[in-house]
Amino acid sequence: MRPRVLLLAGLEPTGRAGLLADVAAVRARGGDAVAVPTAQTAQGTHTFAVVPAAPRMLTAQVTAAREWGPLHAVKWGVVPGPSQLAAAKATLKGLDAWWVVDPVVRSSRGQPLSRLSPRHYLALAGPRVVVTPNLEEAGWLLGRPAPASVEDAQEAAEALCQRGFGVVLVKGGHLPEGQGLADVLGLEGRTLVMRGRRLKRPPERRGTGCRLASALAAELGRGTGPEAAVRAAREHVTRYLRTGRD
Ligand SMILES: Cc1ncc(COP(=O)(O)O)c(N)n1
Repeated sequence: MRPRVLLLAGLEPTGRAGLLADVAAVRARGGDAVAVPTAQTAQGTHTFAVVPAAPRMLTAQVTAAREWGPLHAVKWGVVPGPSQLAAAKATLKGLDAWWVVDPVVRSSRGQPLSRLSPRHYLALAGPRVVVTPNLEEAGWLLGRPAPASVEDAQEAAEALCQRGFGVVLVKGGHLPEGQGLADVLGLEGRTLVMRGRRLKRPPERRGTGCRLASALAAELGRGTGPEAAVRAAREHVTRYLRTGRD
């Protein structure tokens, strides 16, 4: 089965991160991508700009895509503000599909990409909603300091499950040296520590969070169970970090 995945994300024209990275990951996983830009961005070494999409256009693009066929999964990347969030949510009402929510509010260089608050993200929770925060985002969502150990990350995953997310993946790529590298998966009332090896990455290999969430959405859309889908998505990102290709 070829999953058709809706990507709601910011357009970063070089494709290092954002919507074009999402499209590459979905296609590499054998899916069809429906790419709806929630914002235009420019992210250079000295240049930075974000212009949110017109909510009416977002509604029209998602509606038009649904007229052509079913959506099997939705990946939420950058949502610049409440009006884009409301437009997308209203248009997806009644859709029976997995959602993967990547709560990215800042670029890895620290630039602001969204005005959403934790409460906006927590309102997206549901049994078929996966949230994929990194450590900083997990702390931000819960209103507490960022997890600094694997145990803290497990607690954060449990707390986010309790807030109603069916699946939580806390990405531990920035755990302190000595903690090793581990992602924590929370689902069905338990947490699973998924160890990994720290890979050196050239600075242009960005958008790992985008790729992880998109590959995960493609797998879930195909009908892969959450745990196997997370494993496949992690392998996708490891391969991307090694090779620079999806
Ligand atoms: C449009 C957009 N979406 C997501 C990211 C996060 O990616 P990264 O963490 O690599 O900066 C980004 N920089 N820009």
